[in-house]
Amino acid sequence: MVRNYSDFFPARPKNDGPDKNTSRLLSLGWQPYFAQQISSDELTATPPVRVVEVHRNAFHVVGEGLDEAILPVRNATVGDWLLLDRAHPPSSRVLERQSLLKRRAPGTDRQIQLIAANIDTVFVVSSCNQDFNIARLERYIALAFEAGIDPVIVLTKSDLASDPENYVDQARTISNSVPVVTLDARGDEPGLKLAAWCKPGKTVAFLGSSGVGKSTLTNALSGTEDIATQAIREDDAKGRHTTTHRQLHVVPGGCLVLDTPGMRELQLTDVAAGIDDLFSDLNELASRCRFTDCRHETEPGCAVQAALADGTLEPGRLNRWRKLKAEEAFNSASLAERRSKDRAFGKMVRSVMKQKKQKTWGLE
Ligand SMILES: Nc1nc2c(ncn2[C@@H]2O[C@H](COP(=O)(O)OP(=O)(O)OP(=O)(O)O)[C@@H](O)[C@H]2O)c(=O)[nH]1
Ligand SMILES: [Zn+2]
Repeated sequence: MVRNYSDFFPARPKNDGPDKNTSRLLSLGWQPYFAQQISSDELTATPPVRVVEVHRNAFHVVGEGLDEAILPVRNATVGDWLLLDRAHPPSSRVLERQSLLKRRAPGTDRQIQLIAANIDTVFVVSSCNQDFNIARLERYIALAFEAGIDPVIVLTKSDLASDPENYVDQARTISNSVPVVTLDARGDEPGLKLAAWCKPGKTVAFLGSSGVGKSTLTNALSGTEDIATQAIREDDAKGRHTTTHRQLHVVPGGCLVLDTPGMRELQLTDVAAGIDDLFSDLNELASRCRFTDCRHETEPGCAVQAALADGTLEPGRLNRWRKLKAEEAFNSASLAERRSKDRAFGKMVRSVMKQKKQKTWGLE
């Protein structure tokens, strides 16, 4: 199970000097935020390692002088920093995260799954063509805000659009705090235009629909042809071959690119806070309505309708806000319902057990 992954880590310099213990960690994304959570004794007893791949039966972790497969740690995900408990790896402590992306699982039980931790910047990718969709971009941005990650909008295929600036202008209306970059994903542009966020030790990820150029961008940043599509053949527990992708690529001399299948299936989950950040202007307007439960339809004294009327609020934006809020309410409600069902089921089990016990003890 243990493999040599050294080919996708930067070669260690020959004389790596006094800070060699931290240089490897820094290149893996170690930051003061993590360092301040542990004492120097802990640092020696339980060395920090980063989860670079998650498989059903194993985590691939890398740290200073460490590169191995361990048994999975509960409630940890790719990108997490662990304090490795060598005697019993599953008990390794998960360091507090700087950011966390999660999603609601498809299917009926709709559990929350952890997608990735400790991403610094997420590039929300769309192309300058029919894929371009403001509402979809907004969803991804809200998701990033909710996860605690800085989003950047990247508009690809500028070379194919007759008027890429038109797309940039539209994307800029989403939020003042989200930078917008347009580029041709093939060639040198990604390295140059995304350099501000792709610094050594920074972890970045790409979000966006199929075909917009995420793999092309990943390859461009990695400076190789096929890092994003390289697959590892691996035996699963039953001896079958499964193909998995490397999930956290350490770009030589550069950033870390996180590419997990889960990122490609993200949907909106529990993003109330992110929606509020993104639509803070609308929340501000709504707070000025005469009625606190204003539905912003025909109520007198509605500040939202007033803004629509005087042209300071664009109707499309109001509609998207309504849609996101409705979706979020639906998602949260189904989670709340599930929780209350779980509680009711637990109660029922307990009462049956109690009856059984009473019967066994002849109390009935
Ligand atoms: N002309 C042009 N083609 C591009 C650009 N970006 C990507 N492409 C092409 O678009 C196609 C899809 O790009 P990918 O990088 O595979 O897209 P993806 O987002 O990774 O798609 P999935 O893997 O399905 O999620 C490829 O043929 C790329 O060469 C661009 O900026 N300009
Ligand atoms: Zn109103």
